[in-house]
Amino acid sequence: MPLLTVNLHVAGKRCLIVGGGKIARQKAERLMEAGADLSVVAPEVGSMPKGVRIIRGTVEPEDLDGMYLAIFATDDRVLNRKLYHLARGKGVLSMAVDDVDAADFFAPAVLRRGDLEIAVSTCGKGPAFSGHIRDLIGNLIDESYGEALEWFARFRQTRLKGVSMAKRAGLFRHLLALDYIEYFRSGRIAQWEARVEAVLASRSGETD
Ligand SMILES: C[C@@]1(CC(=O)O)c2cc3[nH]c(cc4nc(cc5[nH]c(cc(n2)[C@H]1CCC(=O)O)[C@@](C)(CC(=O)O)[C@@H]5CCC(=O)O)C(CC(=O)O)=C4CCC(=O)O)c(CCC(=O)O)c3CC(=O)O
Ligand SMILES: NC(=O)C1=CN([C@@H]2O[C@H](COP(=O)(O)OP(=O)(O)OC[C@H]3O[C@@H](n4cnc5c(N)ncnc54)[C@H](O)[C@@H]3O)[C@@H](O)[C@H]2O)C=CC1
Repeated sequence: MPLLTVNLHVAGKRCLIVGGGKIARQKAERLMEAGADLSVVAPEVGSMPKGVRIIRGTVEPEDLDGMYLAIFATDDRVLNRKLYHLARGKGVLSMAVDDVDAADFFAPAVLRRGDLEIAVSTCGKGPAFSGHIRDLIGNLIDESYGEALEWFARFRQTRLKGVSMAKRAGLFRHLLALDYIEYFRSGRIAQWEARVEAVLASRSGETD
């Protein structure tokens, strides 16, 4: 069955990882990048990103209280599954890293170009395949796309403020069909802006 694809805001929200090994660290890195208020509980905790609250000891059911999200990354499959069901009962969004049937969500493979985020999932069927597809897309979508996004976002906020949605949509379709990325790749932003001005002038008589 297809999954609902969303991008979660976790900044400042209490999150928990149970387990302190390699996989726990990988998951912790992603949560910290997104600004989570993260605690990690395990008897042995390896290196963790800066800012993680480390609780040394075995997990207790109360550790889940008040959590927004929890990830169970111990090397004990039975425990991870048990924690998932416990967390569900407490209404905590959660996942066992070793059991696709004990998860409210899966982590996709992610490609970032500034605020451009491309997430790849296989609905749990092939995590390494997700990474492979992310790398293929990465060869096509270089850093210039992140810069282009910043430009378009600024343009939208400044020049298109107050312009109707229908008009904005039409204009974006027009601009995005141009070879805009070549301007960003070669740093010819002034030339790109001149071209946009010409497009705006040519469309200025249009009504909604
Ligand atoms: C369901 C899911 C839950 C979750 O973790 O979110 C899950 C589950 C499991 N992964 C396992 C193994 C591996 N996982 C990776 C890598 C990644 N795993 C990621 C996500 C996910 N993994 C979610 C589904 C994502 C989707 O829908 O595609 C990625 C995309 C993102 C990330 O981790 O952030 C990241 C790659 C990104 C990158 O390259 O950057 C590798 C490859 C490697 O390490 O190089 C291997 C070894 C090869 C193999 O087994 O395929 C096992 C078996 C464990 C065992 O047997 O012991 C399970 C459990 C099971 O399948 O039952
Ligand atoms: N989802 C994914 O992307 C992947 C998942 N895995 C799975 O992830 C699991 C963890 O792998 P690693 O991090 O490499 O294992 P690891 O052996 O490095 O770490 C296990 C951690 O669990 C902790 N732990 C054990 N019992 C605990 C308890 N009662 N309470 C709290 N913490 C406890 C240990 O102290 C240790 O820190 C494995 O079972 C593996 O199957 C493996 C690869 C990828």
